Amino acid sequence: MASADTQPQGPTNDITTLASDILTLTKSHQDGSTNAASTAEIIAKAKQLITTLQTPMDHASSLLVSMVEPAVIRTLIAFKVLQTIPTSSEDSISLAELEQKTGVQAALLQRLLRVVVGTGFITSNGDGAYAHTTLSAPYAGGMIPTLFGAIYDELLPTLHLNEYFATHTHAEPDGPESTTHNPISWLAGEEGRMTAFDLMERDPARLKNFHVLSSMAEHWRPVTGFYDYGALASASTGEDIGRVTLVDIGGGDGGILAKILEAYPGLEAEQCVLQDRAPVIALAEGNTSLPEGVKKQVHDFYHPQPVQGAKAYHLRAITHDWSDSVVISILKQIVPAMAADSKVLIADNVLSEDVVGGESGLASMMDLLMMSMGGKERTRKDFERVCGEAGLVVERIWSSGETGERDVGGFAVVECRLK
Ligand SMILES: C[S@@+](CC[C@H](N)C(=O)[O-])C[C@H]1O[C@@H](n2cnc3c(N)ncnc32)[C@H](O)[C@@H]1O
Repeated sequence: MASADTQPQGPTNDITTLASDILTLTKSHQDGSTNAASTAEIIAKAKQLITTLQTPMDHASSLLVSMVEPAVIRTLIAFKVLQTIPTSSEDSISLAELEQKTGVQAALLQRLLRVVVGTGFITSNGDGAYAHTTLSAPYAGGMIPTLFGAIYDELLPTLHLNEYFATHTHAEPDGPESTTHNPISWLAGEEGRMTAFDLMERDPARLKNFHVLSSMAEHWRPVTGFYDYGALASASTGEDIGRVTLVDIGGGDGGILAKILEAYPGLEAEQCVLQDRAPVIALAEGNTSLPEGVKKQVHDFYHPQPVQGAKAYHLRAITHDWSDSVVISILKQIVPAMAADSKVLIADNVLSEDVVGGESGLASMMDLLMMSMGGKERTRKDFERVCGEAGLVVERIWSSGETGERDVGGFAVVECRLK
């Protein structure tokens, strides 16, 4: 057992100091001298204050409520309740009217709404009328309900990690085994036979939804603004004319390539190639956001890369889907196609080496979610190792959260060249 002087030295847990820190930070917030980082600092201190005040049983109770709240929100989206509550801040809606408009029994609605009124997500005037808060109003339409619903549906079933590890000993079995020996394949009763992507492709609606989601998830995985894809185009002169600029390997329905082309008009659609498995390329054929000139190519990244000498081979949200040995074999298929100046651009989370430095909760959560399909998030050292084994050198990490080359837990482009 750790003695008092071997206890980790955490931030202060003195409630008066924490409350006074919050007050100071809040004052400058109100003065308008604020930004996303200072807001995050206030939230971090407020959370610290809560965990300091909570008893272990309070904490356990709040975990239980946090488990139920997303399930209720998901159901309220499915019942179109959040879409039916008026969004104007003065308006509310009675339970009877909600029942009449959604066709869902009032008693059931009331039980669901009680949970989210309790958490403060929705407000109630006490007379059986409900209104949106600033947090719930965006669920009335647009991107958030779709995004939330799809993430919930895809990922929730995979979180039965305790059940999986009751009969499995490794999160990352050696070799290609990990692609079909993982919680998703196991839960579907297809362990040893199907990968998570095989399973998704059995259901066209689910496949389509996944790709819409993947292109929309910019809040967590920004596409542009931190790596200059435009610079790839600048050398398109002389012998580079006609050379392929960007190959988006496992590029999904093309939504990401469309965003890159829109943000960097210097890139020519005709010099870009989108590659993926056949059912996904079929989806891309119907993606009207993708400029016509882009070449769409069915390609399995376990086979040799057919586009020779492109300026860059882009793998976005690919390496975190797979174990080390699988990523090494995917990269090894690209290396022989590269010209001396070709780059491999890996866009994925880069975890910090040392969580004490402050890990982004999102990146470490994604790491566990990726475990469900046999993948993982990686640190800079992890990327250096797997890239090195494939014959590549990590030249620079372009972080979406930081400028410079600090190790941060967050989304980044890992730029590699041939060894
Ligand atoms: C997480 S999605 C990322 C899609 C896109 N790059 C993005 O950032 O939104 C992973 C992609 O890898 C593709 N994929 C999986 N196995 C593949 C394979 N063997 N060959 C080519 N693509 C594959 C999937 O179809 C899917 O489009």
